[in-house]
Amino acid sequence: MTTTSPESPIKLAVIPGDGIGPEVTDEALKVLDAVAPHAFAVTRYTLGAEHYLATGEVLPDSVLDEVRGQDAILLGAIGGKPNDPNIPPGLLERSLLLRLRFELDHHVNLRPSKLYPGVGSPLANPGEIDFVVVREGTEGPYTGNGGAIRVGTPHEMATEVSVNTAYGIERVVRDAFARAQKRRKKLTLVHKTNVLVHAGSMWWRIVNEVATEFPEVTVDYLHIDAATIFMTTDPGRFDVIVTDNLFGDIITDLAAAVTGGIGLAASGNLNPSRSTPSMFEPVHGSAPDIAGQQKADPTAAILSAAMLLDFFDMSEAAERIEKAVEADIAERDADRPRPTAAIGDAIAARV
Ligand SMILES: NC(=O)C1=CN([C@@H]2O[C@H](COP(=O)(O)OP(=O)(O)OC[C@H]3O[C@@H](n4cnc5c(N)ncnc54)[C@H](O)[C@@H]3O)[C@@H](O)[C@H]2O)C=CC1
Ligand SMILES: CC(C)CC(=O)C(=O)O
Ligand SMILES: [Mg+2]
Repeated sequence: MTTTSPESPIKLAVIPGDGIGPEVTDEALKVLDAVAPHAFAVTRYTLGAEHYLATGEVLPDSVLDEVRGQDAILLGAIGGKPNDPNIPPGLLERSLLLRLRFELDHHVNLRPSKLYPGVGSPLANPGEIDFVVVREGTEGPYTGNGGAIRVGTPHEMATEVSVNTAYGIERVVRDAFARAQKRRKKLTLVHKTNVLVHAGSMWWRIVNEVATEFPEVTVDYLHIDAATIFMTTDPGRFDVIVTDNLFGDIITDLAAAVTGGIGLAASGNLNPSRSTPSMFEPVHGSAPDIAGQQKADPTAAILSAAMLLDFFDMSEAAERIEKAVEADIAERDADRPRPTAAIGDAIAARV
């Protein structure tokens, strides 16, 4: 489906994907349409588990090329039912979701975490929580570098090699410092330098090198295991966290949990140079356990749409969404959950 508007609209590829992906994406589009009508020319792409099962296609090169020609991507979630015997493990995650991130050079995976007023946190004394995780998005153990030998024998061996390049680290570290400079001027590197010494030394060295260009930013370091402690005992200590692809994936689910749940956590897979379309998506996955039941919270997808607006310098519209979300959240009653579409309607009405 393509919707055009007379004033050079932003070309938006929408990939609803699997499970709750289409449900939450519909609500994000509803809110975008309310806050910025005619700002987007939407093209929907049917990709994901169902499409693979029906056609055997994951992400044809021709579709990738088309998507590359768009200005931005809004994605729901990718991933089929757990252990579906008809889908090879990781096929959709690797050959669709990660392929988009890698081919489109989404090296800054930006994941903000904020505890909105009135949101229940599982922490007894959460205090004020407002930090962003800058997760490296194109390297680490997610590159598919590895393999298995002697499969099925008692001597089977598997490796997943973490790829870390000075180029890849430096550009994401520089981005994180720039964000810290504009925020509360504190950057925390999260890694595991005590064990992953080769990659860890490079991350630590590059952080310290780039730090000389940002003398106002205080640098902190935490091992990933200790970072999970502080994220639950003292999350207010964080301003900007920079970390690798795997640690960033894990710690942002934890960050979502401490700030009221995965249904509120938004993200942007950014190529700050804008030479390719950046991709905005909730942190969560396809949630097969609640799919098709209108139980999903679309707030994460809606806030991801706000990040998209912000990326295109439509900050006033982005703020209107954030304010509408904040107001909606403040009135939520955990004992009376609303259907996905009703939450989208309420937020769209407020913007
Ligand atoms: N970016 C993406 O497309 C991602 C895809 N996945 C894929 O999604 C599938 C399911 O993965 P899981 O590990 O179960 O993670 P998940 O994030 O889909 O679900 C974890 C738990 O959170 C709940 N949940 C998630 N989103 C929610 C929402 N908006 N509202 C309310 N509850 C919500 C689910 O019901 C489930 O209990 C897998 O195939 C996985 O590979 C996982 C994470 C990210
Ligand atoms: C499914 C993975 C490839 C992605 C993921 O969990 C994430 O980006 O948070
Ligand atoms: Mg994840």
